Amino acid sequence: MTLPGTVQPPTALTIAGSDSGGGAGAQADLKTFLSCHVHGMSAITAVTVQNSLGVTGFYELPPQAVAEQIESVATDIGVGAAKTGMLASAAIMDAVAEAVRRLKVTPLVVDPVAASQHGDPLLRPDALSALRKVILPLATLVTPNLGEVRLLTGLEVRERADMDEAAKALHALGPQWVLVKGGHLPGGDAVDVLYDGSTFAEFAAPRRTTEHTHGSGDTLAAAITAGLARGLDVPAAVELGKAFITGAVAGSFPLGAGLGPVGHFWRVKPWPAQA
Ligand SMILES: Nc1ncnc2c1ncn2[C@@H]1O[C@H](COP(=O)(O)OP(=O)(O)O)[C@@H](O)[C@H]1O
Ligand SMILES: Cc1ncc(COP(=O)(O)O)c(N)n1
Repeated sequence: MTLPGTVQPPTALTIAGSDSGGGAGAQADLKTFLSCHVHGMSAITAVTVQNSLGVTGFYELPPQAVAEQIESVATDIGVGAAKTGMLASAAIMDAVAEAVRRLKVTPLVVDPVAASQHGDPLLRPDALSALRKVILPLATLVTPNLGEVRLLTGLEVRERADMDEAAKALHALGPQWVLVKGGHLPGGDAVDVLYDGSTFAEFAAPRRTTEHTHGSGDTLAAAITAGLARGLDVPAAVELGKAFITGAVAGSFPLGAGLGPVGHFWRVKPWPAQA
C-alpha cells in the first residue's frame, strides 16, 4: 500500500552471507544501499562467525531457504537490481541460479567471493566450478579481485597490463561485463578495468595508505548495484560505485584488534552533537 504523497524508492537485493562484525557481506551491502538512497533487501546464504581478526566458521542455510527469500521479495516488492556475494556451496549456487532465472532477477552483479581479506575461506573448494559454470553466465557484471581472477582463470595479474588479459578470460566465461579490481596491485592509484567484450575503460582513484579496507569489494559491488537499480547503465553505475568506494576507503576506521572496515556513513550527515 502506498500512502498519499509517498514515493517508493528504487529497490536492490543482496544475496550474500552475514558478517557478524558488520563490515562486509550483507551488512555492508545494506548500509551501502541505504547510503545510495535505495531500499535494500537481503537473501542470506550463510551466517559467518567473523570479527576484525578473521572468520572462525560459517553456517550455510538450506538452499531452499535461500531460494524462498529471493522468491518472497521478487514476487511482492520487486527487485530493481541484485548482487551476489558469498554463495558458499554449489547447492546454494544451483538454487540461486534457478530462482534468478525463473523470477527474471536482473540486472545481476556477481561479486565472486571466495575468501575474506584475512584469507579465510568463504567458498567450499568444490563450488568453484559451479561459480564458473552456473553463476557467471547469469551476470550482468562480475567484479573479481586479483585473487578471484587467479581462482577463476588461472591467470596471475602482476601489473596493470595483465588486467586486460584477465578481463578477456573472464568475459569468455559468460558475463556481459567484467570489472577487474586492482585494489591489491601496488601503485599510486587504485585502478579497476571494465570490459564489455570489445572496449576497455579504466576507473582510477588515489590509493589510500590504510589496512582498514574490510568490505571494500562488497561495498563497491553494492554501490554499483544501487546505481543499476536507479536506472544507470553499467559504465555510469561503475563510475558511481568507484566514487562511493573511494569515499568509503577515505572514511575507513580501526575496529577491534584487526582489520577495520570501510566507512559506510561517509555521506551521511553527522549526528547533531558531532556537527
Ligand atoms: N587502499 C585503497 N585506496 C583506494 N581504493 C582502494 C584501496 N584498496 C582497494 N581500493 C578500491 O576498492 C575496491 C575494492 O577493491 P579490492 O580491494 O581489489 O577488492 P576486494 O575487497 O574484493 O579484495 C576497488 O575499487 C579498489 O580499487
Ligand atoms: C560474509 C562475508 N562476505 C564477504 C566477505 C569478503 O569481504 P573482505 O574481502 O573485505 O573480507 C566477508 N569477509 N564476509
